[in-house]
Amino acid sequence: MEQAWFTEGHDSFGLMKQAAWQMAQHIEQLYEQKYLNTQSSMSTSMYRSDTSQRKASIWVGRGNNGGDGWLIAYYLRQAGWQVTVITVGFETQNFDINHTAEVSNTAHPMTDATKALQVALAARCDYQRFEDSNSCPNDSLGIALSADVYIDALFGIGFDRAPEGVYEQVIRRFNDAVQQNNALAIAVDIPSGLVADTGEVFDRLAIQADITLCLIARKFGLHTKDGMDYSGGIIDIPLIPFQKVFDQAASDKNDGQDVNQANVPVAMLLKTAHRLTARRQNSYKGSYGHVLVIGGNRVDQSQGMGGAAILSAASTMATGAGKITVACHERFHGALLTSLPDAMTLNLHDTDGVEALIKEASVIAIGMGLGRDEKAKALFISYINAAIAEKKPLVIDADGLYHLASLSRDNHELITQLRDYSVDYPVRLTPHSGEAATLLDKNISEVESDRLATIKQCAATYGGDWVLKGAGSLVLEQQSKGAQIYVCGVGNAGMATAGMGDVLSGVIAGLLAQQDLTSDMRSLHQAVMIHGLAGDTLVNQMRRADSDNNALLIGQRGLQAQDMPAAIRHVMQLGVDVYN
Ligand SMILES: NC(=O)C1=CN([C@@H]2O[C@H](COP(=O)(O)OP(=O)(O)OC[C@H]3O[C@@H](n4cnc5c(N)ncnc54)[C@H](O)[C@@H]3O)[C@@H](O)[C@H]2O)[C@@H](O)CC1
Repeated sequence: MEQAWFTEGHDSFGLMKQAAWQMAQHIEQLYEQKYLNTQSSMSTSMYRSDTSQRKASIWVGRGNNGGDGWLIAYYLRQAGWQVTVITVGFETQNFDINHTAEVSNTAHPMTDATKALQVALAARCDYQRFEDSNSCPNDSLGIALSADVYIDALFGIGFDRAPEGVYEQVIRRFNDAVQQNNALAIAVDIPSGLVADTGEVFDRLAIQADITLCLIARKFGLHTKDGMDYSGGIIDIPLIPFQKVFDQAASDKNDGQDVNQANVPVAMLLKTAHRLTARRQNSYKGSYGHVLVIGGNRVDQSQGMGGAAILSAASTMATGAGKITVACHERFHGALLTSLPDAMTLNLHDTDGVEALIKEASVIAIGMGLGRDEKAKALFISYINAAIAEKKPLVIDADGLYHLASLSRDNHELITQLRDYSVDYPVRLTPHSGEAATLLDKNISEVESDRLATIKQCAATYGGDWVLKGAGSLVLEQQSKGAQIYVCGVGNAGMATAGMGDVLSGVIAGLLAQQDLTSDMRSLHQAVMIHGLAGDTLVNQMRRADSDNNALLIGQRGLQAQDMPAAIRHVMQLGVDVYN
């Protein structure tokens, strides 16, 4: 993105200086917040009002991220701080200003990172080579390692492989030093060890940041997979008017491109959901749609999966759908009606009855606890065919996805039919990583190592709109102008429990059924946001400071899918466009 900015004539080293200056300002503020405005007496006792007593330890690598680090050292030193730069991957001659100038003159122009190093050295910033600590039994870095603030400028967005040797050691040492000194850990752009494009961390080895100062634009990897476990709080430093550049990139991308093409790399971060419009006074239950949930089977005398259909149905109702019928195994009708007397019931195996109801319903949600045996597969095929014939919007989850994968392996015609159908009618599919792996005939680690590529491949293979569930769920919506990908910025690890996926499918179906809402309000990304915000409400992670949600507070451990419908209603009552 920034390349377009440089093409307009802007100077890259100027941008690096601007970035470092702004980061130095933030570091000073963060220092005050940690050591002064704190509840902890231990932290307060460490506060040094005299700036010259404040210590920063800045760890730099050889790329531009390291360049940012050198300049931060320069600006903090100008502000009076005691600064030590810890370098990794440098030769001793890299610090000889005459030598670097000579090499630059003869071979290549000087890089921004080298210019930054020279600025810092000329200003007499202290540095120590991390490599030296390994050859010295008494650990010559010991003194330098003691600091109030540790700044990670080892790797930025150029980090792309597992750290080995000295790089592995330096990441461990950084984290240890932060812990030993009860200090503040600040990552420049992205924590080192986290892959910016995928959110992958190799062998759980990455800088554990308290704060990440994110330059120019949010990195996808900060929000998906391991990203949220390492980045801490994120502060944006936009630097350039990238919205203009982004809009241009998006419009280029959307000109009729296939979703599987490489140029759909930009994912929008979802932080807000649209406020739902009020209902018309002159309306009735039929005005808000009729959802048919198909699932909750009992296969081969097993205990069965009635709960999946019940949870999905309860969440559908919580979103405000007008009517709901659940086609599940007859054994579960009693349980269903006890917990959800507002629902109607139907025997899952009564194919005539279910197909007749598909004609009436406005949305079909299928697969939650449907079962994976051949009988369930036959039901799935019949009901999907009926829904396509009746032109009904479809939500496919859980065992439905399993059957789709199996039909795809059989080259069954339903796969092509569904893909063609999804061009004109809503089809929403909601796998977690394991289901996505089955759908694409891959293993889970392949899926997890590139979630963005996975969701694109799912959409290209099967058509329709997709959610790839997990930490930082991804959403792909195929719109008339091309595909839009979102990464969900809400939700929490408490939601990693059985039944949460059933709840999501219910929210998707419930919103889709309500034709009085705008298409944005009925969208898949809106459903994912409501689901995530509801989970955050229950563990008090909702970002809205003035919300009084203590009555709902449960916490991450022990959060159950059955707690969600109340929280969904709560989020929708508040109006979900207020979170930020
Ligand atoms: N492009 C721009 O306009 C700006 C970039 N800035 C900074 O520049 C950074 C990107 O700089 P670079 O592209 O130089 O990338 P990095 O600074 O992340 O470094 C990349 C280098 O590290 C090596 N490397 C990657 N993984 C490794 C591993 N596991 N072990 C050992 N070496 C490894 C690569 O081969 C490459 O030589 C950003 O994150 C940001 O901090 C900022 O200065 C702001 C402006």
